[in-house]
Amino acid sequence: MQPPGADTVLVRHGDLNTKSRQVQGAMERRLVANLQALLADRGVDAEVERRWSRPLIHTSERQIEDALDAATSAPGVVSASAVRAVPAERQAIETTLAEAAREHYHEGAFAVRGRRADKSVPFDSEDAQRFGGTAIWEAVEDEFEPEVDLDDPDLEFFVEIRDGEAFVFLEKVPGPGGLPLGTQDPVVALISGGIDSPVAAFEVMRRGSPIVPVYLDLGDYGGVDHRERAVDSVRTLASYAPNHPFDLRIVDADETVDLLADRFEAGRMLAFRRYMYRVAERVAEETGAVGIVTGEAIGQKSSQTTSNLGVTSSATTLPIHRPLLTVDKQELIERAKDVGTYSTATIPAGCNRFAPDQAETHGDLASIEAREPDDLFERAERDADAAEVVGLGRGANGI
Ligand SMILES: Nc1ncnc2c1ncn2[C@@H]1O[C@H](COP(=O)(O)OP(=O)(O)OP(=O)(O)O)[C@@H](O)[C@H]1O
Repeated sequence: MQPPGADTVLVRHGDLNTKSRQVQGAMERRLVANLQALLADRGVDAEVERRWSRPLIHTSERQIEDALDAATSAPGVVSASAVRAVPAERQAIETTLAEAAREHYHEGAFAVRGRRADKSVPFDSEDAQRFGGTAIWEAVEDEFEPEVDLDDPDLEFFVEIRDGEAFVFLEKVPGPGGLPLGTQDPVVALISGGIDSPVAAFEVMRRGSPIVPVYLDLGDYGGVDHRERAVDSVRTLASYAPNHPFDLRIVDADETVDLLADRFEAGRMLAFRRYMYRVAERVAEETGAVGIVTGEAIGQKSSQTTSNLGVTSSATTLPIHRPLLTVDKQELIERAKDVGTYSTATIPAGCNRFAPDQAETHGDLASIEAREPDDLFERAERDADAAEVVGLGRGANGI
Protein backbone atom coordinates (compact mmCIF):
# COMPACT_ATOMS: atom_id res chain seq x y z
CA MET A 1 0.00 0.00 0.00
CA GLN A 2 1.49 3.31 -1.05
CA PRO A 3 0.43 6.85 -1.87
CA PRO A 4 -0.37 7.50 -5.53
CA GLY A 5 2.74 8.65 -7.35
CA ALA A 6 5.14 6.80 -5.03
CA ASP A 7 8.37 6.22 -6.92
CA THR A 8 10.95 6.06 -4.14
CA VAL A 9 11.76 3.48 -1.48
CA LEU A 10 13.04 4.67 1.88
CA VAL A 11 15.23 1.98 3.44
CA ARG A 12 15.89 1.69 7.20
CA HIS A 13 18.64 -0.29 8.79
CA GLY A 14 18.97 -1.03 12.49
CA ASP A 15 22.09 -2.57 13.95
CA LEU A 16 24.39 -0.38 11.86
CA ASN A 17 23.47 2.60 14.00
CA THR A 18 25.43 1.22 16.94
CA LYS A 19 28.70 1.16 14.94
CA SER A 20 31.44 3.75 14.75
CA ARG A 21 31.02 6.26 11.95
CA GLN A 22 33.72 4.58 9.85
CA VAL A 23 32.30 1.07 10.22
CA GLN A 24 28.80 2.36 9.62
CA GLY A 25 29.92 4.05 6.40
CA ALA A 26 31.54 0.86 5.12
CA MET A 27 28.49 -1.20 6.01
CA GLU A 28 26.16 1.25 4.32
CA ARG A 29 28.23 1.15 1.14
CA ARG A 30 27.97 -2.62 1.24
CA LEU A 31 24.21 -2.42 1.74
CA VAL A 32 23.89 -0.07 -1.22
CA ALA A 33 25.88 -2.47 -3.44
CA ASN A 34 23.71 -5.39 -2.29
CA LEU A 35 20.52 -3.44 -2.98
CA GLN A 36 21.75 -2.49 -6.44
CA ALA A 37 22.48 -6.14 -7.22
CA LEU A 38 19.07 -7.29 -5.96
CA LEU A 39 17.27 -4.64 -8.00
CA ALA A 40 19.21 -5.51 -11.16
CA ASP A 41 18.60 -9.23 -10.62
CA ARG A 42 14.86 -8.60 -10.42
CA GLY A 43 14.79 -6.39 -13.48
CA VAL A 44 13.99 -3.19 -11.59
CA ASP A 45 15.28 -0.06 -13.23
CA ALA A 46 16.43 1.93 -10.23
CA GLU A 47 19.18 4.00 -8.68
CA VAL A 48 20.24 3.71 -5.09
CA GLU A 49 21.30 6.90 -3.40
CA ARG A 50 23.04 6.93 -0.04
CA ARG A 51 21.61 9.97 1.65
CA TRP A 52 21.84 10.68 5.41
CA SER A 53 22.25 7.21 6.84
CA ARG A 54 19.40 5.74 4.84
CA PRO A 55 19.55 4.45 1.32
CA LEU A 56 16.90 5.81 -1.01
CA ILE A 57 15.88 3.80 -4.05
CA HIS A 58 14.67 5.93 -6.94
CA THR A 59 12.57 4.03 -9.44
CA SER A 60 9.28 4.45 -11.31
CA GLU A 61 5.73 4.19 -10.02
CA ARG A 62 5.33 1.13 -12.22
CA GLN A 63 8.16 -0.75 -10.50
CA ILE A 64 7.71 0.52 -6.98
CA GLU A 65 6.30 -2.77 -5.61
CA ASP A 66 9.21 -4.78 -7.02
CA ALA A 67 11.70 -2.26 -5.66
CA LEU A 68 10.09 -2.51 -2.21
CA ASP A 69 10.19 -6.30 -2.39
CA ALA A 70 13.87 -6.27 -3.29
CA ALA A 71 14.67 -3.82 -0.49
CA THR A 72 12.87 -5.91 2.13
CA SER A 73 14.79 -9.04 1.05
CA ALA A 74 18.21 -7.57 1.78
CA PRO A 75 19.98 -8.63 4.98
CA GLY A 76 20.58 -5.51 7.05
CA VAL A 77 17.26 -3.89 6.17
CA VAL A 78 14.93 -3.51 9.15
CA SER A 79 12.08 -2.03 7.17
CA ALA A 80 11.35 -0.08 4.02
CA SER A 81 8.53 2.11 2.75
CA ALA A 82 7.30 3.06 -0.67
CA VAL A 83 7.15 6.85 -0.47
CA ARG A 84 6.09 9.83 -2.47
CA ALA A 85 8.62 12.60 -2.06
CA VAL A 86 7.25 16.17 -2.29
CA PRO A 87 8.65 19.57 -1.27
CA ALA A 88 8.45 20.11 2.50
CA GLU A 89 5.62 22.61 2.12
CA ARG A 90 2.28 22.50 3.82
CA GLN A 91 0.24 22.62 0.61
CA ALA A 92 2.18 19.80 -1.07
CA ILE A 93 1.91 17.59 2.01
CA GLU A 94 -1.83 18.22 2.33
CA THR A 95 -2.46 17.43 -1.33
CA THR A 96 -0.44 14.20 -1.19
CA LEU A 97 -2.15 13.01 2.00
CA ALA A 98 -5.57 13.83 0.57
CA GLU A 99 -4.82 11.83 -2.58
CA ALA A 100 -3.54 8.91 -0.51
CA ALA A 101 -6.67 9.03 1.67
CA ARG A 102 -8.98 9.02 -1.36
CA GLU A 103 -7.24 5.91 -2.62
CA HIS A 104 -6.79 3.96 0.60
CA TYR A 105 -9.22 5.12 3.28
CA HIS A 106 -12.45 3.15 3.30
CA GLU A 107 -13.61 3.10 6.90
CA GLY A 108 -12.44 3.13 10.50
CA ALA A 109 -9.92 5.19 12.40
CA PHE A 110 -6.79 6.78 11.02
CA ALA A 111 -3.72 8.51 12.43
CA VAL A 112 -1.04 10.78 11.00
CA ARG A 113 2.49 10.20 12.26
CA GLY A 114 4.77 13.16 11.69
CA ARG A 115 8.52 13.31 12.02
CA ARG A 116 10.72 16.29 11.32
CA ALA A 117 14.48 16.00 10.98
CA ASP A 118 14.77 19.35 9.17
CA LYS A 119 14.44 22.26 11.58
CA SER A 120 14.42 24.85 8.79
CA VAL A 121 10.79 24.20 7.82
CA PRO A 122 8.31 26.57 9.49
CA PHE A 123 6.18 23.84 11.11
CA ASP A 124 7.00 20.97 13.45
CA SER A 125 5.88 17.36 13.41
CA GLU A 126 2.81 18.06 15.53
CA ASP A 127 1.71 20.82 13.15
CA ALA A 128 2.14 18.40 10.24
CA GLN A 129 0.01 15.84 12.05
CA ARG A 130 -2.68 18.42 12.67
CA PHE A 131 -2.92 19.95 9.20
CA GLY A 132 -2.32 16.55 7.59
CA GLY A 133 -5.17 15.03 9.61
CA THR A 134 -7.51 17.82 8.56
CA ALA A 135 -6.59 17.35 4.88
CA ILE A 136 -7.32 13.62 5.10
CA TRP A 137 -10.58 14.22 6.94
CA GLU A 138 -11.80 16.71 4.38
CA ALA A 139 -10.84 14.41 1.51
CA VAL A 140 -13.06 11.57 2.71
CA GLU A 141 -15.79 13.07 4.91
CA ASP A 142 -18.36 13.33 2.12
CA GLU A 143 -18.23 9.61 1.52
CA PHE A 144 -17.33 8.16 4.94
CA GLU A 145 -17.49 8.93 8.61
CA PRO A 146 -13.80 9.21 9.46
CA GLU A 147 -12.42 8.91 12.98
CA VAL A 148 -9.01 9.70 14.41
CA ASP A 149 -7.42 7.25 16.84
CA LEU A 150 -3.77 7.80 17.62
CA ASP A 151 -3.48 4.69 19.81
CA ASP A 152 -5.04 2.01 17.65
CA PRO A 153 -5.71 3.27 14.13
CA ASP A 154 -6.83 1.09 11.24
CA LEU A 155 -4.77 3.13 8.80
CA GLU A 156 -1.64 5.21 9.36
CA PHE A 157 -0.27 8.04 7.25
CA PHE A 158 3.38 8.91 7.78
CA VAL A 159 5.04 12.23 6.96
CA GLU A 160 8.81 12.38 7.38
CA ILE A 161 10.50 15.70 6.73
CA ARG A 162 14.19 15.85 5.85
CA ASP A 163 16.39 18.18 3.86
CA GLY A 164 13.57 20.23 2.37
CA GLU A 165 11.60 17.16 1.32
CA ALA A 166 8.55 15.49 2.81
CA PHE A 167 8.25 11.73 2.43
CA VAL A 168 4.68 10.53 2.59
CA PHE A 169 3.98 6.83 3.06
CA LEU A 170 1.42 4.42 4.48
CA GLU A 171 3.37 1.48 5.84
CA LYS A 172 6.71 0.22 7.03
CA VAL A 173 7.27 -3.22 5.51
CA PRO A 174 9.62 -5.34 7.63
CA GLY A 175 12.87 -6.68 6.17
CA PRO A 176 15.06 -9.45 7.56
CA GLY A 177 17.04 -7.09 9.83
CA GLY A 178 20.59 -8.04 10.78
CA LEU A 179 23.63 -6.72 8.89
CA PRO A 180 24.45 -6.32 5.20
CA LEU A 181 25.70 -9.52 3.62
CA GLY A 182 29.45 -9.44 3.11
CA THR A 183 30.25 -7.50 6.28
CA GLN A 184 31.43 -10.70 8.02
CA ASP A 185 33.80 -13.42 6.89
CA PRO A 186 32.21 -16.46 5.24
CA VAL A 187 31.27 -19.72 6.96
CA VAL A 188 30.73 -23.21 5.58
CA ALA A 189 27.01 -24.04 5.62
CA LEU A 190 26.17 -27.73 5.92
CA ILE A 191 22.99 -27.94 3.89
CA SER A 192 20.99 -31.16 3.88
CA GLY A 193 17.75 -31.69 2.03
CA GLY A 194 15.78 -30.83 5.19
CA ILE A 195 13.88 -27.87 6.58
CA ASP A 196 16.34 -26.59 9.17
CA SER A 197 19.74 -26.22 7.56
CA PRO A 198 18.67 -23.65 4.93
CA VAL A 199 17.09 -21.58 7.70
CA ALA A 200 20.30 -21.79 9.73
CA ALA A 201 22.30 -20.73 6.68
CA PHE A 202 19.93 -17.83 6.10
CA GLU A 203 20.37 -16.76 9.74
CA VAL A 204 24.13 -16.30 9.32
CA MET A 205 23.58 -14.57 5.97
CA ARG A 206 21.14 -12.28 7.76
CA ARG A 207 23.94 -11.35 10.16
CA GLY A 208 26.29 -10.54 7.29
CA SER A 209 28.15 -13.81 6.63
CA PRO A 210 28.36 -15.18 3.10
CA ILE A 211 28.08 -18.97 3.02
CA VAL A 212 30.04 -21.72 1.33
CA PRO A 213 27.37 -24.40 0.96
CA VAL A 214 28.28 -28.08 1.35
CA TYR A 215 26.02 -31.07 0.81
CA LEU A 216 27.02 -34.63 1.63
CA ASP A 217 25.57 -37.12 -0.79
CA LEU A 218 24.72 -40.25 1.20
CA GLY A 219 24.26 -42.50 -1.81
CA ASP A 220 21.38 -44.93 -1.35
CA TYR A 221 20.60 -43.45 2.07
CA GLY A 222 19.97 -40.08 0.50
CA GLY A 223 18.75 -40.36 -3.04
CA VAL A 224 18.10 -38.03 -5.91
CA ASP A 225 15.23 -36.19 -4.18
CA HIS A 226 17.43 -35.42 -1.23
CA ARG A 227 20.13 -33.95 -3.41
CA GLU A 228 17.64 -31.95 -5.47
CA ARG A 229 16.13 -30.46 -2.34
CA ALA A 230 19.56 -29.32 -1.19
CA VAL A 231 20.28 -27.79 -4.60
CA ASP A 232 16.91 -26.04 -4.62
CA SER A 233 17.36 -24.55 -1.19
CA VAL A 234 20.79 -23.19 -2.08
CA ARG A 235 19.27 -21.63 -5.20
CA THR A 236 16.67 -19.91 -3.05
CA LEU A 237 19.35 -18.64 -0.66
CA ALA A 238 21.31 -17.33 -3.65
CA SER A 239 18.32 -15.24 -4.71
CA TYR A 240 18.90 -13.05 -1.63
CA ALA A 241 22.43 -12.23 -2.70
CA PRO A 242 22.88 -12.06 -6.48
CA ASN A 243 26.28 -10.40 -6.10
CA HIS A 244 27.74 -13.31 -4.11
CA PRO A 245 28.95 -16.71 -5.32
CA PHE A 246 27.01 -19.76 -4.17
CA ASP A 247 29.21 -22.66 -5.22
CA LEU A 248 27.60 -25.75 -3.75
CA ARG A 249 30.11 -28.48 -2.97
CA ILE A 250 28.54 -31.90 -3.35
CA VAL A 251 30.64 -34.39 -1.45
CA ASP A 252 30.34 -38.08 -2.24
CA ALA A 253 29.97 -39.62 1.23
CA ASP A 254 28.52 -42.90 -0.01
CA GLU A 255 31.50 -45.10 0.79
CA THR A 256 32.09 -43.65 4.24
CA VAL A 257 28.44 -43.96 5.18
CA ASP A 258 28.42 -47.63 4.15
CA LEU A 259 31.56 -48.22 6.15
CA LEU A 260 30.09 -46.59 9.25
CA ALA A 261 26.84 -48.50 8.85
CA ASP A 262 28.84 -51.78 8.83
CA ARG A 263 30.93 -50.86 11.81
CA PHE A 264 28.43 -49.20 14.14
CA GLU A 265 24.90 -49.75 15.29
CA ALA A 266 24.40 -47.17 18.05
CA GLY A 267 26.90 -44.35 17.65
CA ARG A 268 27.06 -44.35 13.87
CA MET A 269 25.38 -40.96 13.65
CA LEU A 270 28.00 -39.49 15.94
CA ALA A 271 30.85 -40.83 13.82
CA PHE A 272 29.08 -39.54 10.71
CA ARG A 273 28.71 -36.05 12.19
CA ARG A 274 32.38 -36.04 13.11
CA TYR A 275 33.25 -36.95 9.53
CA MET A 276 30.86 -34.24 8.29
CA TYR A 277 32.48 -31.51 10.39
CA ARG A 278 35.88 -32.60 9.18
CA VAL A 279 34.68 -32.31 5.58
CA ALA A 280 33.44 -28.81 6.41
CA GLU A 281 36.74 -27.91 8.04
CA ARG A 282 38.63 -28.95 4.92
CA VAL A 283 36.35 -26.88 2.70
CA ALA A 284 36.86 -23.95 5.06
CA GLU A 285 40.64 -24.28 4.73
CA GLU A 286 40.33 -24.25 0.97
CA THR A 287 37.92 -21.33 0.74
CA GLY A 288 38.94 -19.05 3.60
CA ALA A 289 35.75 -19.70 5.59
CA VAL A 290 36.10 -19.19 9.33
CA GLY A 291 33.38 -21.37 10.84
CA ILE A 292 30.65 -23.92 10.21
CA VAL A 293 26.88 -23.42 10.42
CA THR A 294 24.37 -26.24 10.87
CA GLY A 295 20.65 -26.59 11.48
CA GLU A 296 21.09 -28.57 14.67
CA ALA A 297 18.85 -27.93 17.67
CA ILE A 298 19.13 -29.36 21.17
CA GLY A 299 17.43 -32.73 21.39
CA GLN A 300 15.98 -32.66 17.90
CA LYS A 301 17.73 -35.93 17.10
CA SER A 302 19.69 -38.31 19.30
CA SER A 303 22.91 -36.98 17.80
CA GLN A 304 21.88 -33.54 18.99
CA THR A 305 21.52 -34.16 22.72
CA THR A 306 23.55 -31.73 24.79
CA SER A 307 26.14 -34.41 25.53
CA ASN A 308 26.36 -35.70 21.95
CA LEU A 309 26.87 -32.20 20.58
CA GLY A 310 30.05 -32.18 22.65
CA VAL A 311 31.26 -35.50 21.24
CA THR A 312 30.64 -34.48 17.64
CA SER A 313 31.97 -30.92 17.96
CA SER A 314 35.35 -32.18 19.15
CA ALA A 315 36.11 -33.34 15.58
CA THR A 316 36.92 -29.80 14.50
CA THR A 317 38.70 -26.79 15.93
CA LEU A 318 36.49 -24.44 13.93
CA PRO A 319 33.57 -22.80 15.71
CA ILE A 320 30.29 -24.52 14.87
CA HIS A 321 27.43 -22.02 14.73
CA ARG A 322 24.00 -23.40 15.52
CA PRO A 323 21.61 -20.47 15.21
CA LEU A 324 18.60 -22.77 15.68
CA LEU A 325 19.92 -24.43 18.82
CA THR A 326 16.91 -23.51 20.96
CA VAL A 327 14.24 -23.02 18.33
CA ASP A 328 11.18 -25.31 18.30
CA LYS A 329 10.15 -27.18 15.16
CA GLN A 330 6.90 -25.32 14.58
CA GLU A 331 8.69 -22.00 14.57
CA LEU A 332 11.35 -23.44 12.27
CA ILE A 333 8.69 -24.41 9.78
CA GLU A 334 7.32 -20.87 9.85
CA ARG A 335 10.80 -19.42 9.35
CA ALA A 336 11.47 -21.81 6.46
CA LYS A 337 8.25 -20.63 4.83
CA ASP A 338 9.34 -17.02 5.26
CA VAL A 339 12.76 -17.69 3.75
CA GLY A 340 11.12 -19.65 0.93
CA THR A 341 12.95 -22.92 1.52
CA TYR A 342 10.13 -24.86 3.13
CA SER A 343 9.34 -27.90 1.17
CA THR A 344 6.27 -29.97 1.86
CA ALA A 345 8.19 -33.04 0.76
CA THR A 346 7.99 -35.62 3.52
CA ILE A 347 10.23 -38.11 1.80
CA PRO A 348 12.21 -39.93 4.49
CA ALA A 349 15.69 -39.39 3.14
CA GLY A 350 19.24 -38.83 4.23
CA CYS A 351 20.10 -39.12 7.90
CA ASN A 352 16.63 -40.45 8.75
CA ARG A 353 17.33 -43.59 6.74
CA PHE A 354 20.85 -43.91 8.00
CA ALA A 355 19.79 -43.57 11.67
CA PRO A 356 20.05 -46.86 13.60
CA ASP A 357 17.15 -48.45 15.49
CA GLN A 358 19.03 -48.10 18.75
CA ALA A 359 20.16 -44.50 19.08
CA GLU A 360 23.07 -43.37 21.20
CA THR A 361 21.95 -40.45 23.37
CA HIS A 362 24.95 -40.19 25.72
CA GLY A 363 27.90 -40.95 23.47
CA ASP A 364 31.33 -41.39 24.99
CA LEU A 365 34.09 -39.74 22.98
CA ALA A 366 36.77 -42.35 23.78
CA SER A 367 34.56 -45.24 22.75
CA ILE A 368 33.41 -43.53 19.53
CA GLU A 369 37.02 -42.73 18.64
CA ALA A 370 38.04 -46.34 19.35
CA ARG A 371 35.46 -47.67 16.91
CA GLU A 372 35.86 -45.04 14.18
CA PRO A 373 37.90 -46.05 11.13
CA ASP A 374 41.48 -44.86 11.76
CA ASP A 375 41.41 -42.90 8.55
CA LEU A 376 38.00 -41.24 9.09
CA PHE A 377 39.40 -37.72 8.98
CA GLU A 378 41.73 -38.45 6.05
CA ARG A 379 38.69 -39.77 4.21
CA ALA A 380 36.84 -36.57 5.03
CA GLU A 381 39.67 -34.49 3.60
CA ARG A 382 39.99 -36.65 0.52
CA ASP A 383 36.22 -36.60 -0.10
CA ALA A 384 36.08 -32.82 0.41
CA ASP A 385 38.90 -32.33 -2.09
CA ALA A 386 37.07 -34.44 -4.65
CA ALA A 387 33.75 -32.57 -4.25
CA GLU A 388 31.74 -31.67 -7.30
CA VAL A 389 31.29 -27.88 -7.38
CA VAL A 390 27.99 -26.60 -8.75
CA GLY A 391 27.72 -22.84 -9.29
CA LEU A 392 24.27 -21.79 -8.10
CA GLY A 393 24.95 -18.09 -7.62
CA ARG A 394 22.88 -15.70 -9.70
CA GLY A 395 26.10 -14.29 -11.09
CA ALA A 396 26.40 -17.61 -12.91
CA ASN A 397 23.35 -16.50 -14.89
CA GLY A 398 24.95 -13.40 -16.26
CA ILE A 399 24.53 -10.76 -13.52
N1 LIG B 1 23.60 -34.83 3.95
C1 LIG B 1 23.96 -33.70 4.58
N2 LIG B 1 24.70 -32.78 3.92
C2 LIG B 1 25.07 -31.63 4.54
N3 LIG B 1 24.74 -31.34 5.81
C3 LIG B 1 24.01 -32.21 6.51
C4 LIG B 1 23.59 -33.45 5.94
N4 LIG B 1 22.88 -34.12 6.86
C5 LIG B 1 22.86 -33.33 7.95
N5 LIG B 1 23.53 -32.18 7.76
C6 LIG B 1 23.76 -31.08 8.71
O1 LIG B 1 23.54 -31.54 10.03
C7 LIG B 1 22.42 -30.90 10.62
C8 LIG B 1 21.62 -31.86 11.46
O2 LIG B 1 21.27 -33.00 10.73
P1 LIG B 1 19.82 -33.61 10.72
O3 LIG B 1 19.94 -35.07 10.62
O4 LIG B 1 19.02 -33.08 11.84
O5 LIG B 1 19.36 -33.02 9.34
P2 LIG B 1 18.04 -33.21 8.52
O6 LIG B 1 16.89 -33.42 9.42
O7 LIG B 1 18.31 -34.19 7.44
O8 LIG B 1 17.97 -31.77 7.86
P3 LIG B 1 17.68 -30.35 8.48
O9 LIG B 1 18.43 -30.20 9.76
O10 LIG B 1 18.15 -29.42 7.42
O11 LIG B 1 16.20 -30.27 8.69
C9 LIG B 1 21.65 -30.34 9.45
O12 LIG B 1 20.88 -29.23 9.85
C10 LIG B 1 22.74 -29.96 8.49
O13 LIG B 1 23.33 -28.72 8.87
